[in-house]
Formats: sequence, C-alpha cells, structure tokens
Amino acid sequence: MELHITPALALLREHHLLDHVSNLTDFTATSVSYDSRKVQPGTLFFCKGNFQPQYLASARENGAIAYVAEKEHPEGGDIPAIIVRDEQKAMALLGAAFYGYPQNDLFIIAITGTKGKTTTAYFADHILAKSTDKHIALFSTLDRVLGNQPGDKFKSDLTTPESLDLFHDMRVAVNNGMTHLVMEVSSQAYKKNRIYGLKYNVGIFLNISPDHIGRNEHPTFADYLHCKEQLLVNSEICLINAETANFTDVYYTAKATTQPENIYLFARRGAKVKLPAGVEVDFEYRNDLEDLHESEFELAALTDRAKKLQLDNRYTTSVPGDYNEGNAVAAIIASGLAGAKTADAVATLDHVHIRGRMEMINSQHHGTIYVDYAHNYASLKRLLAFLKRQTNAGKVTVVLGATGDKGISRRSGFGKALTEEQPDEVILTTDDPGYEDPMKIAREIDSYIDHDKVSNIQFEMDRETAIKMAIDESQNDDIVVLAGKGEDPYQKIKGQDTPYPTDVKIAQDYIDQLEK
Ligand SMILES: CC(=O)N[C@H]1[C@@H](OP(=O)(O)OP(=O)(O)OC[C@H]2O[C@@H](n3ccc(=O)[nH]c3=O)[C@H](O)[C@@H]2O)O[C@H](CO)[C@@H](O)[C@@H]1O[C@H](C)C(=O)N[C@@H](C)C(=O)N[C@H](CCC(=O)O)C(=O)O
Ligand SMILES: Nc1ncnc2c1ncn2[C@@H]1O[C@H](COP(=O)(O)OP(=O)(O)OP(=O)(O)O)[C@@H](O)[C@H]1O
Repeated sequence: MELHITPALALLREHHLLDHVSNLTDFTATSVSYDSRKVQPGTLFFCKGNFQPQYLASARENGAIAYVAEKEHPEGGDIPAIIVRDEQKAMALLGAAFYGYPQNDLFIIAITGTKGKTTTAYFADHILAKSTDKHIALFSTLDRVLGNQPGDKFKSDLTTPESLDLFHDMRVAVNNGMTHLVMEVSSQAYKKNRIYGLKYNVGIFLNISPDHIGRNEHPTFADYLHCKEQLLVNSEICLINAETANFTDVYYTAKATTQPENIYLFARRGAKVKLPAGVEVDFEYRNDLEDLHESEFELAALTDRAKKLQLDNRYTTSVPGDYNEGNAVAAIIASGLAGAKTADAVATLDHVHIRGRMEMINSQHHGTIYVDYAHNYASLKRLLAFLKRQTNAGKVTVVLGATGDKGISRRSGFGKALTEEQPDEVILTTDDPGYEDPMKIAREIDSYIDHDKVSNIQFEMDRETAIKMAIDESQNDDIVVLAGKGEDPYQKIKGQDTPYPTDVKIAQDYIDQLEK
C-alpha cells in the first residue's frame, strides 16, 4: 500500500479540504498513522484529536515523511506539512486512498440506531455467513472479524473504528477473500468524521431515543439525530424501521439522497405508524410465539418490490425479547438485499448467541437469570415490559447501576423505566462509576423512582454481592435481570479498567455452587 503526494493533494482539493502545503517535496507514503508510537520510516502522520506537538516531534524521530494537520507546527521541522481545513475528514479520505478503496470490493450493510445495532449485526452476520459460505466480515462493538482464521477475530475498542483502522481492516478483510461486511455505525463516528466519504450498499436505521448526549458526546438530541441520519445519506438502499421516533425527519433525510424506490420500510403488524402520503410499509412482521427462551414471528412482504425478495416466512430467533424480532427482521431484509435467501435466515437465526445480550442462565431452584446490556431508558423499559408479559414468570428482580462521568440522563431514565414497569425488587449497585461515588449514583437513580410503585429497593455497592443477593432471594419461576454491564470483564473505576469476572461468570459460578 502506498500514497503519492500528487493524488493525495488532488483528493483534498476535490473535497475543498486543502488549505496549503509547506516544504512540498515529491514523496510516496508507504504507511499512514495518527499515533507517533506506531510511526515507521515512510509514514504520513496525522495530527488529530487531543494531539500534543511533541507527538509530531517523536513521529519525525521515528521516520515520518510528512504530516497532515490543521495548522503548522514547529515540531514538524522541514518535512512537508499538508495543512487541511478538517483533519478527520482529510484522514478518512486519504486513509481510503492509501488502502486502495477496499470498500469497493465489499457489499456493505451498515447499521445505526440507539439500540439493537450489535444484535442486528450478529443476526445479519449469521445469515450472510451461510449465504456467502463464510465470506463475511463483521465490525461490531463486541468483535471485529476480518476473516476465518483464529487471528482474524479480535475484540473491538470502538463501535466504529477510527478511519485509518477502518480502511486498514477492510483491506485485510478483502485480502482474506471476504466479499461482504456488516458494520455498526455509531453517531460518534459521524460526529468525528471517522467514516467521512464511505458509502454503504444497505443502510439500516433501527430507532432513536435520547442517549449519548452530554460532554464529549452530542451537545443536543438534534445533533445526535443529525449524526445518525448521515448513515442514510450515504446508503444506496435505505432500510428504516417505520416505528422509529422522528420517523418523518428520518425518512425525508433518506429521501434527500435516495430514490424512494430504494427506501424500504418495516413495522410490526398493527403498529401505529404515521407515514407521509404515498409512502407504504414494505414488510410487516407479527409475533407468533414469545417466551423466555425464543421468539417465533412471521414476516410478510406487502409491496411488489418487497415481494421480489421472497422473504415471507416464519422465523425463530434464539435471542428472546420482542424488540429482538425487529432487529432480526432488519437483518433478514438487509441480508435479502445482499442476496441471501429466506432459507439462510431460517437456518441460522435460531442459534445466534450474542455475548451480554439476553444471555440466559438456568437454575433448578433460583429461577432464570438474564444478563443483558440494557443500559438506558429505552432498553430497560423494553426488556422489563417483555419480561412482565411472560405470564408464567414469577417475581422479577433487577440488579443495576448507572455509569459515572457520562450518560447522566440514564439515571432518570432508569428511575422512569423502573417506575413504569414495576419489577418486584430492585437492587441498586455499581456499574462503571468512573470518578463518581457509586452510592451517590445509586441514590440519584432511586430519587427518580416512584416509591409508591416500586417499594422494594436495596442498595449494595459490591456488584458481585448484589448479584448473589438477587439469586439467593429468587426461586423456581422467578427472574433475575442483571442489567447494564453485558459481557464487560471490568469496572471502570477512577480511570482504570478494574478486572471484574463478568456478570455471567459470577451468576453461573454461584448457581453451580448453590446447586452442586
Ligand atoms: C471523543 C472521541 O471520539 N475520542 C476518540 C479519539 O480520541 P482523540 O482523537 O482525542 O485521541 P486521543 O487518544 O486523545 O489522542 C490524541 C492523538 O494523539 C495521538 N498520540 C497519543 C499519544 C502519543 O504518544 N502519541 C500520539 O501520537 C493519538 O494516537 C491520537 O491520534 O480517537 C481515539 C482513537 O484514535 C478514540 O479511542 C477516542 O475514543 C474515546 C476513547 C471514546 O470513548 N469514544 C467514545 C465516545 C465513542 O466514540 N463511542 C462510540 C460509541 C458510542 C455511540 O454509540 O455513539 C464508538 O464508536 O465506539
Ligand atoms: N430494538 C431495540 N429496542 C430497544 N432496546 C433494544 C433493542 N435491541 C436491543 N435492545 C436492548 O439494548 C441492549 C443493547 O443491544 P445492542 O447491543 O444490540 O444495541 P447497540 O445499539 O449495539 O447498543 P450500544 O450502542 O449501547 O452498544 C440489549 O441488551 C437490549 O436490552
């Protein structure tokens, strides 16, 4: 891989990003990096984010051949300085060019939404693994999978990687023979222009509700919505959940750049959807059976173009929860648009397992324990509403805390969801308190709970003890929900990722100990 200065400057000019160049020489970069510690001779270095000038000095020492920045830095010495109007945009464009536009060799399904991205991504990944004979790459919050060898799979640090990492990983996937990619797209990725210029074959918009609003994330809900909608602007085919909040706004954003015949809508049968005149729902689904272990639903095409995909069928998913039916439907349709057949979905959706999403631990005498990543109002509300509908379920106990230093609105959100859904017992505990006092966070959540509706509330700041308390107090048909942490093997405390065994391990070990 390489990038010559002439096409690099032409690309930046074309996008109106080039301000000026100093110390111009003829060079070809043989590496690109935004991290001075990874610079090697021949690297084009990007000064981005919380950049410190000394990083540029050390990049030069390590052999940087030129740098891209929003202003000149004396530490750059006499190497070429490419001064741009937007560093992140420039980095994304030059990154794609350096890695030879790997996106052109992939059918890309991109997924956004406040909730359900990871679940939908795993559903689509399973369907497409079958239909493409495992030529499918996955960029998710949990894992990044670039091929089928053991070394091609690793844990993700970000939901949507930094642009240079994104295009690098796409290139590796293409070189590994992958033909399709399923990727989650976070609103931050648009905010930070990590995916500037990237186009998708199919873009899925699942839902939106207030989240990720605050310091270091989005200043307002409008900004959050705007960032999420950029996914549709960049998609050749748009697939939208007609039940999403802000639907009209979302639909017209899609329509601004996509012909209406390439915008597909789906909704649950009977859902109250408000569509603009002349716009129809293309697919509807209806639940046939839901229980605590799986969901069975029927998908039906309503419009002629939807019928052409031949996806009408009854499907079973192994991840319970009515909201996961919507996620599965999105995955089935998107995969169908990528060439998968209904049989590929039927054969795969009933054995998808996603770490930290409705992970179920069965016990003989202490009910069923669910570990679920529900960590805001929308997800906790949907989860508890689903569990409440299971008529054979006994007492429901919820163990949860809220993160410190960010997502402050989640505290009132939890209080609201608990008040509305009224579990029998709540144990407030610790969940990534950061620099805050977990007891203070717990008291704040408690202050938003209506105690006339939910009266059995306990405080136990040691999460392991809280989980054991919930299990001790449950029996037979009872349900214990361990919410918020999902599969995290750490607690974020005072800037450190403090090792934590995971909710699943604690619960499973304790059940094993109680029932051996
Ligand atoms: C606010 C934000 O987007 N921050 C991201 C950003 O940080 P940054 O650019 O400021 O980088 P930094 O780590 O402070 O360092 C500054 C620069 O100096 C460089 N450096 C640093 C040290 C050194 O010795 N030499 C050197 O060159 C670094 O490589 C970097 O280029 O770029 C980093 C990667 O280069 C990310 O890890 C970091 O994400 C932080 C950790 C983060 O938590 N981001 C969250 C908010 C996020 O993006 N989340 C979304 C999901 C949430 C959603 O759904 O919206 C996600 O996509 O994961
Ligand atoms: N469509 C949905 N609507 C509401 N809640 C959902 C939906 N899908 C999943 N959830 C809930 O949200 C939690 C997180 O799901 P998932 O990881 O699929 O979403 P995500 O969009 O990737 O989340 P995040 O951005 O927080 O990583 C699940 O554990 C579940 O409780």
